Amino acid sequence: MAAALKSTPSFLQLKKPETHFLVRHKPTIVSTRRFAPMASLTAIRSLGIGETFSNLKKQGKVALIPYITAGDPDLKTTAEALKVLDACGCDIIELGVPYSDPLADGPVIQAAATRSLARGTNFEAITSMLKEVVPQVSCPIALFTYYNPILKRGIEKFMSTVKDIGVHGLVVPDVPLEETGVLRKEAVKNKLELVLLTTPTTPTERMKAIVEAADGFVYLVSSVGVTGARASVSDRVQTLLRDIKESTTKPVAVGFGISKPEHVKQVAAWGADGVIVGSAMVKLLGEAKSPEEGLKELESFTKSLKAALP
Ligand SMILES: O=P(O)(O)OC[C@@H](O)[C@@H](O)c1c[nH]c2ccccc12
Repeated sequence: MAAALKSTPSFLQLKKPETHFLVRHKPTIVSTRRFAPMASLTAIRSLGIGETFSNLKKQGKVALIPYITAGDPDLKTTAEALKVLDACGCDIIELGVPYSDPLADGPVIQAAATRSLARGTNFEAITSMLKEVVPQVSCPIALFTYYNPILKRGIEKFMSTVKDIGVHGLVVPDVPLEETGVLRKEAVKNKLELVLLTTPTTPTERMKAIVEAADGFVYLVSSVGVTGARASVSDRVQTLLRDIKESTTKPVAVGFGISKPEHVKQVAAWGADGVIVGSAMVKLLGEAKSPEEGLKELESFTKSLKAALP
């Protein structure tokens, strides 16, 4: 673990903590919910992540952003889970591509990745599932992958695949700001917005550079360390939100540790534009007695979080 930390600057390291989200818009023809009709064509265009946030802001609402691991317990259940989360009113969904060395993840998401990989889940299977499901889901989707799988496929190829399957976002937790230039270039070429991550230990100047470069929204990690449900959300988040919002009007979503309705309520009250919940969702889905059971628990848990948000 320590070796991994030395070689891959990530927000696990106190001095250079950040990660990157690339977001994308996609044309699609499905329900009218959350879509802006295009002037001439019948096709309607789904809202991107940035547009989703501005719509929510106009309504005085806060985005609910779940994370689940693709292929855990299986891809069929993942497809159903995406639809359940969308139907429960989630505003953006983070979908994790399982990886063998998820250094930014805690035990729950690490276990989910191990289970998924053991079942043989791979990028190709995930993209073909998404090709089917994305047109049935009205909220933007962010694909979550470590940097290595992108490099393995080639950044340009990976980006055009992401664009072609209509996925809206990309989470790359182990790429430091300095190495995102090529990702940014490909992002612009594919009409992608770039969302960046900042943490409690990101120095102010660096936070400002991240916020400046970010499109769509800024991901604020609530606490240093790895993902995982916490008993409470650090009240440092309140000052961190204030500091970030002093340097930008861009939306800020908070993640890490958020796992109860009172957490989402608190983070929203502190001024977050979105709340991100991962491990608590992954646990319900991946550790249930059956996929049906997991989907049922996911639905009621998500509804409880949604009800706690303005
Ligand atoms: O699991 P948590 O504590 O609820 O945190 C959200 C997190 O799961 C999700 O955004 C995510 C999953 N894996 C990551 C790795 C790095 C940054 C973020 C993530």
